[in-house]
Amino acid sequence: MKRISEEMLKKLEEADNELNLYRTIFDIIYNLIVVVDHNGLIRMMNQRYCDFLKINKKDAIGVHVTKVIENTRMHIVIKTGKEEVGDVQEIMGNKMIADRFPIVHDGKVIGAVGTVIFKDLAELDMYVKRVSKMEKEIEFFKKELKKALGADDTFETVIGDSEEILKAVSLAKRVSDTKSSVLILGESGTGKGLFANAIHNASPRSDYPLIKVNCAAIPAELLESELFGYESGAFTGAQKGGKPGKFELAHKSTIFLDEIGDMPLNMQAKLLKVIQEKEIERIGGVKGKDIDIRIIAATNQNLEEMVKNKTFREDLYYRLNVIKLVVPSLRSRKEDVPLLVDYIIKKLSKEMDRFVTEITPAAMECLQEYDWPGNIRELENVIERAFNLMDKEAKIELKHLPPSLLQKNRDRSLNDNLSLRHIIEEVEKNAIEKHLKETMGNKYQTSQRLGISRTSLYEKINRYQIKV
Ligand SMILES: Nc1ncnc2c1ncn2[C@@H]1O[C@H](COP(=O)(O)OP(=O)(O)OP(=O)(O)O)[C@@H](O)[C@H]1O
Repeated sequence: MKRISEEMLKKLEEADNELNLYRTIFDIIYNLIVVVDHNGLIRMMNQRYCDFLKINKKDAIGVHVTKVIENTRMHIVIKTGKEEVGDVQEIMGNKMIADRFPIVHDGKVIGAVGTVIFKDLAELDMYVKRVSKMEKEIEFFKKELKKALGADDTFETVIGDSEEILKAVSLAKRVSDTKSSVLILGESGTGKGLFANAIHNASPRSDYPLIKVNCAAIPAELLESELFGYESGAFTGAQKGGKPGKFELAHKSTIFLDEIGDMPLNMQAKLLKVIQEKEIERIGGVKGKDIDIRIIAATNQNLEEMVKNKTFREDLYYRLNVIKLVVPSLRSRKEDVPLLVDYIIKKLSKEMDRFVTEITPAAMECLQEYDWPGNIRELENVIERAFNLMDKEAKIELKHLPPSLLQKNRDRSLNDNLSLRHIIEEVEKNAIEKHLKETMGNKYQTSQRLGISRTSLYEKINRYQIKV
């Protein structure tokens, strides 16, 4: 008895598998297929047909075929019992080729099956083109979204050709392919986030989005639910249906833990557990979930010092510090300032729809002399500020730079002949422009006001390419 029921069970299972296989074939086959019973009610319709008619399968099943498909003759085939092959049928403005076959059982027509294909390849081609256009559009929007989120950074967007930055880029490129944790160290605004994005985008995980967590920006009491997520009803106010945490969202991708030095000690212990066990458990959850993540952490704090002071766990430090990437300060690679300035000017011109092309030698020199405690972020801010102060000029001049920056450079510049010459030239140019404007372009009055001869004024207007 037991053996018989086991055999039956096995047969049932086989039949079930076979049925599932047919269902799958039915849905993936290119033709549009419909099956009706002897009353003309739809019994089956494959997914492609539903998609083509833009209807839900459940709304079609059980409905008379004439109410769902235009110009159908399926109900007629049931009556005549005669197959119709190669009939032209118009559906939703498309000329289609329809084949209809009666289903005969024990000499009786019990239903019919119909298939439909596009009449000519040109029409099919049109659909393929339409779909591929839509795919391209989706791709475009995906890219734009990445750009808007600042997630499209690659190693090409890391500007600079100083030895320090090239060394950092070369190490970062080498480790992109691996799954090893990376600890990015560097002062604020040096580009740690940029490097994290570039590493992720060059890695085999780049099909999935980089998941960012700023450990300093999230209050300590919320960090756990942000990282681990929670189950429904885990605590008062928990979202119905629960919420996945950043670790879960980063499955198969990379998680970027920015400002890791600000992670509270209790969370450090939990992070360590995730790294060791490769498993996470939502708050209020009962069982763990395997996760496959790569960790990139960054900080501008001295973690070694924090380990000594016991404010950062030593074991976690070693787990994160598999590859240490130090991003150099701008101060240590001032030779990169002109390249960066040029890059930022172009970027901002595009973003702000402005026509700024250059910077005067004196202003550039001033930027190169400065120490940049806020690094590239500060440089970006200084240039953006200049853009906002500029009238119609196409060049950034000394007068567009913040007074604090000019002040800091003044003493140093006085000892430097080249700088002094540039500064004098720029002051001269500004003064000429100002007086020309005030005298409405009158050169005689301008030369009088400035106490120079008219010949000298003309010579200077030419030299500084002042538009009169
Ligand atoms: N080498 C570089 N080339 C071009 N742009 C850069 C470079 N480095 C940094 N930037 C730009 O400077 C800004 C600051 O960079 P980012 O946010 O990556 O710095 P950070 O070190 O992560 O700062 P923080 O420590 O404050 O989080 C960003 O707009 C970034 O695109």
